[in-house]
Amino acid sequence: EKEHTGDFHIEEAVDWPGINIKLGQVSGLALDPEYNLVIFHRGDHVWDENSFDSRFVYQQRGLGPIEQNTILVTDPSNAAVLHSTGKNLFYLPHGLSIDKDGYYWVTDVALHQVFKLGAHDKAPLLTLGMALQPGNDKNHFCQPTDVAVDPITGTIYVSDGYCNSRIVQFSPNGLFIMQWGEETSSGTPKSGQFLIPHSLALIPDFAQLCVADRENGRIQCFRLETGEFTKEIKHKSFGRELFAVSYVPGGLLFAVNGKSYPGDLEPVQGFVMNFSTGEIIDTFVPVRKNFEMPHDIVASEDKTVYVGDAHARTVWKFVSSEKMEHRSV
Ligand SMILES: O=C(N[C@@H](O)C(=O)O)c1ccccc1
Repeated sequence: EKEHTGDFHIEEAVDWPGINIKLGQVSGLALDPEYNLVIFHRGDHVWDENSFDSRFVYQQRGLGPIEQNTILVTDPSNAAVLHSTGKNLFYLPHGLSIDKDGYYWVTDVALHQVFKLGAHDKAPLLTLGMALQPGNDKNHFCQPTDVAVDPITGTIYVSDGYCNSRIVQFSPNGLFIMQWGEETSSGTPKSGQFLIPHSLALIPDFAQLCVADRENGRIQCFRLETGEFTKEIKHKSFGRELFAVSYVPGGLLFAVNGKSYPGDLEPVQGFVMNFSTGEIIDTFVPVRKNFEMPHDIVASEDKTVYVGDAHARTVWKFVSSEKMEHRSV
């Protein structure tokens, strides 16, 4: 039975044609200031069990950087690719976010770096981390997963990462300010502990940063200025893994969980939550094809939601069904 209260429903926009070019593993989605859907994908590169050694050093440098354009700017209404960029820059794309000025902020888990890119630039404007060198000090990341930029202060937050368990805060021009978070010790995960901080959602209305604490199957939120823990959102229906979060001004939080393990009951699905109460308002799955590894989610004020899947290599569009009802004539 779908969990939802009130009359809020999200459904796949089945008339949306989808992206008409061959996508690689889709790792990141974001909306630019014109509400274009921007897609970060891996072209012909894949992240599999041979990609890294036991010390998280990337093993496939011989492939060279991805030759396809890894950043696609698409028209949200008809999925047409308006512009593409980002070739010969990345090895394993991961997170994508777009700041209020329209700059792209991306992470690459093979390079262990974070980049700021102009929408039409070939070379990064700012680079954080040392290429191909995993680490966990002020200028090394270990498979950093996402970036969020405070629209008011320009402060940069990096979720770091698969092989670290911290959030790192930088000044607008990339100087290390502070970090918080620690590895999850055994037993029940404590506040401020992470097991793959995987995706970030900055909540300007409440001056908080929410983190998809992936393998702990939960969302943790913190004060932007201090990193002080404010709350945890966790539901049985999340199952074991919570992959990505996205916030929409006005108070709705969107998320996607991980594929269910054999024998687990919780299906892979999207969630709509009330940020303030943490309650689930609705859940959703695609009609066409199935979620395999929904890897990022982005939502806009009009409750249009996009989900990108790193295994299905697909992007879906979902709309709130009130709109659907107006549509059926
Ligand atoms: O989680 C993994 N990948 C995804 O997050 C991703 O592709 O970003 C992964 C884990 C082990 C081996 C290979 C891939």
